[in-house]
Amino acid sequence: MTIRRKAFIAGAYEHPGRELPDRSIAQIHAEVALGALADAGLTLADVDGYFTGGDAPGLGGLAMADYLGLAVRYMDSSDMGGSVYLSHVGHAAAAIATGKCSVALITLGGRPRTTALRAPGQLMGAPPEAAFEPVFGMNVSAVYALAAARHIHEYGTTSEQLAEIKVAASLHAQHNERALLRKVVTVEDVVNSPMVSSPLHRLDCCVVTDGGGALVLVNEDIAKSLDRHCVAVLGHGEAIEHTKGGWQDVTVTGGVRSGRDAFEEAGVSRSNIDYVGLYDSFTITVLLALEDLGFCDKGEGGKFVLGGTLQAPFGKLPFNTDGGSLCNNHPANRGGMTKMIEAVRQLRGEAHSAVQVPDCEIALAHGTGGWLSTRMGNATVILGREDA
Ligand SMILES: CC(=O)SCCNC(=O)CCNC(=O)[C@H](O)C(C)(C)COP(=O)(O)OP(=O)(O)OC[C@H]1O[C@@H](n2cnc3c(N)ncnc32)[C@H](O)[C@@H]1OP(=O)(O)O
Repeated sequence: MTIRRKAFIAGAYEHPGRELPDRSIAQIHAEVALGALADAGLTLADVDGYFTGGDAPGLGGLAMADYLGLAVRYMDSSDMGGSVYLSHVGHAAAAIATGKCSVALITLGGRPRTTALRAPGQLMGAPPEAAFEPVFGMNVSAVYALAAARHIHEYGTTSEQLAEIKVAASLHAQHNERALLRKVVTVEDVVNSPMVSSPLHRLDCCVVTDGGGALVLVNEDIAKSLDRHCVAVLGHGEAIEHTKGGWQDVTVTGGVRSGRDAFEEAGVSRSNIDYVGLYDSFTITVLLALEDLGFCDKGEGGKFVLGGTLQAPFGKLPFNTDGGSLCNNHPANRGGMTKMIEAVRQLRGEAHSAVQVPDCEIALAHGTGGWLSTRMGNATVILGREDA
């Protein structure tokens, strides 16, 4: 059983706000739901499957289904942090492929920027180990700093190489009028910015924003009936890994497994990928993903990103053309959603003209999720352009 070309993304919508002090989280979910459904040419009444992550208020999916007035026959409110909205695309496609639903709505909404959840280390709900690790300074940036430090030690990666990733994101963000940070930065800007958690500087980090996004997936018959350019889901993989209580190599992520499974299901190779949306909580997150997804060998990421590799439109592997979470937005700390939305724009030819990848036919979106390790929850989705 495969989900390859069984489900199609018909609607995608990104909330335009970056600071939303006057909205409730439920309102943000509702606004993006209506936006994505309008994009698809559908309504709430058409939805029979609903997916949302741990950012939804109250009883999560149940509360939001009630708030939105949905009557669905399939629901999933599992959470995988930064990778959840990629895993939900895979889950929704599987539900559609098996006939459990025909129109799946996926919503994300949150307000970490205008709430007390702004400080690093307070970005998500307290995990079981909170009493033992974050209180000693082991917050999210410190975890990724461990991975960066190990990568530097093991492979000779430099801060300047990591900075190239932020530079590429900022070159893209300058064209996005909604991006929180639109200033183009240099390698020197990044390495001279204040240290947050050595070796990660402020400019190695993602932004913290309010906002949200939504996707609508449909089955093939509905996709054909819609007056909208749909995008096919070709493959999906996810990897949840146990990390505690033993030695682990923090430079290796679950992307090794999730990527392998997604490529296998999609039946495409790395050289077929025209665009990548990579979860970018920190510059090191992107570098590890590039290696673990197989775009370069382990340890070679620092060299791989040199020379404008990630820069759209003509780099070897253009990434995060909306500016990503490093510059644009990171709503509810679950940046996988925006990686999907920009990948859909690229495949529809609807990205900003300055960063639209020519003849973009196959895109990959990848999420890294987790609190205290880069290995915990990873999800990869491969999408293909459908010629309408
Ligand atoms: C699974 C996962 O990986 S979850 C990911 C979790 N996400 C995170 O951990 C978020 C990481 N980011 C952060 O914690 C914060 O954005 C920080 C620490 C980098 C910066 O926070 P602060 O130091 O409080 O910055 P503050 O908001 O006060 O802004 C100070 C300046 O830095 C700038 N700035 C803030 N964040 C960033 C950033 N990420 N990149 C570049 N500039 C930034 C601001 O624009 C501001 O500039 P100005 O003085 O010219 O106006």
